[in-house]
Amino acid sequence: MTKMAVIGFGLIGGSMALSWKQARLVDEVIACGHREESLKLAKEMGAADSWTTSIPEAVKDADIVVVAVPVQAMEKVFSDLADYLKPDAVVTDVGSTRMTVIEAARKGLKEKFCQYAPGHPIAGGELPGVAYATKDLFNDKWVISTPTDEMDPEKVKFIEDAWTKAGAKIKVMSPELHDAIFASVSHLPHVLAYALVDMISKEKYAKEKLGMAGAGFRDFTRIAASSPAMWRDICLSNRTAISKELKRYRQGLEELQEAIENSDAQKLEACFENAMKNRRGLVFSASKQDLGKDDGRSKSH
Ligand SMILES: NC(=O)c1ccc[n+]([C@@H]2O[C@H](COP(=O)([O-])OP(=O)(O)OC[C@H]3O[C@@H](n4cnc5c(N)ncnc54)[C@H](O)[C@@H]3O)[C@@H](O)[C@H]2O)c1
Ligand SMILES: O=C(O)C(=O)C[C@]1(C(=O)O)C=C[C@@H](O)C=C1
Repeated sequence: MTKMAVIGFGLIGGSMALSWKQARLVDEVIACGHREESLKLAKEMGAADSWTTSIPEAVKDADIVVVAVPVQAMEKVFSDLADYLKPDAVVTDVGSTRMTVIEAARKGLKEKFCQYAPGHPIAGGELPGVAYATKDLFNDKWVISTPTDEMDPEKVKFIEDAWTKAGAKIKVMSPELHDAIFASVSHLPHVLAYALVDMISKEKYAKEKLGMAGAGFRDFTRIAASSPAMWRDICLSNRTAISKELKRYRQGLEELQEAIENSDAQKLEACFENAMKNRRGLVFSASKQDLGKDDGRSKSH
């Protein structure tokens, strides 16, 4: 009988419970959070077998503990649960950033840090909450494992193997590389989408503009509907890497603006041509091939 406690039972925690239950990795799930309404919904949906608002209550009999709260809230959660962990339990998380989350686990769990193994699923959605959780969310999606020297390799392997059995693919890399990559292909696009919708929504003809926008605007800004608390935390947590990406993007925008103002057709077309080729080709084949250079321990199943 394997029991999993999920602290922060929203979109990702709920989807993980459904998916790990379906893969028979766990027999029983206890949902823990501070909003009774969503915990009750988790039970109604069958994502959780029971729920509690008490971390000690959730953790005391659990074999696997998943921390699925916004990243800046993680250190307190790790610290609140450390004293109640069973000696052989494994603690993992699903946070969108790695360096500060691993530091949070180290500080919060203290001597129990040896029971921790990290994981970041590259799947989600813009609508938060357990109501949007699905059992197939992680099928054939990457989960990034970022083990460091002080972690127990057995715990790391346990979590990697579990994600694989649940239908995901594991990619191993350093926390630093993870944060640089996802600052570029996840965090930056979210900041851009939020900035664009925020800017337009404050303009004189905002209602007309937003009311008439077509599919292009919708596609570009879908992610601006995402949870503000989650993305505030990601920006604070990975601020150096995100700031670097923003600077590079601004440079690119300035060059494009100059080309537009100077009617430099060649420069515009060269940029668009390169982007088009990459968007049509590389982006979609990347999920089937490789995410990039790492330590070569890529595992696809
Ligand atoms: N949404 C995505 O696309 C996505 C993808 C991969 C990873 N993540 C990461 O997963 C984590 C959860 O994100 P989500 O999308 O499930 O968000 P969510 O808003 O759907 O769920 C978060 C849950 O945590 C609860 N919560 C917040 N603070 C808490 C605290 N201090 N103690 C207990 N419960 C608390 C909330 O009530 C909510 O139920 C975040 O760290 C996020 O960065 C999100
Ligand atoms: O599909 C979405 O809406 C997402 O934003 C998912 C997404 C991403 O950027 O791809 C968001 C944050 C994560 O940490 C992982 C996945």
